Amino acid sequence: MASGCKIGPSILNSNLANLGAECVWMLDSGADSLHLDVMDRHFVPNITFGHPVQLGQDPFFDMHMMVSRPEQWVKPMAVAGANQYTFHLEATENPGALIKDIRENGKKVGLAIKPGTTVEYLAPWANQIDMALVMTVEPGFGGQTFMEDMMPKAGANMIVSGSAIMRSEDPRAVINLLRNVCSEAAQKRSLDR
Ligand SMILES: O=C(CO)[C@H](O)[C@H](O)COP(=O)(O)O
Repeated sequence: MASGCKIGPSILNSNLANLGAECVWMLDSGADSLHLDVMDRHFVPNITFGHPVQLGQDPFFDMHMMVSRPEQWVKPMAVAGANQYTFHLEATENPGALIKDIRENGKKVGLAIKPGTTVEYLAPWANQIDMALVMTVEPGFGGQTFMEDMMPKAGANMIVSGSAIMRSEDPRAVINLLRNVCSEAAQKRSLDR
């Protein structure tokens, strides 16, 4: 069960002027995928980058779209090389149409909820998505305090973590720790059932 939990470092708090090298560093440290936070100021009080970031074939890039109109970026992100398009349930009135569009562009689908949104809103879409992202901070900035009261929302088999990994002197050790703790918790959950 050791490989049961995947770790996707968020590069939000990395050195964006050296993004390529930072990504390679994370992959060399054992990351399973990379998590890119795309933001606009209509959805969060911050701004990052958009589809001009060219991603290439490898590795697996999950684009976490913290934007107000996620519909408009599906095609540009697909062309840029995104593998998964993760949008916010709070940002769209028609999640079904957006899921369909992402699929038609050949990409995996992630569905994210803010801390204030309960998992019941995710449930109707569970069979149509590849990943549910339950946020444990308010979207907008890396390095915030983890909201422990989010823990009852879901067991996790994939962890997105930014600062703890990127700012560590030993990212591999942090990735291994996260993977092991998460995998052990998943194993315990399955035994408890
Ligand atoms: O979605 C995000 C912020 O909106 C970040 O990806 C997430 O917070 C991870 O970064 P960190 O571990 O530094 O908080």
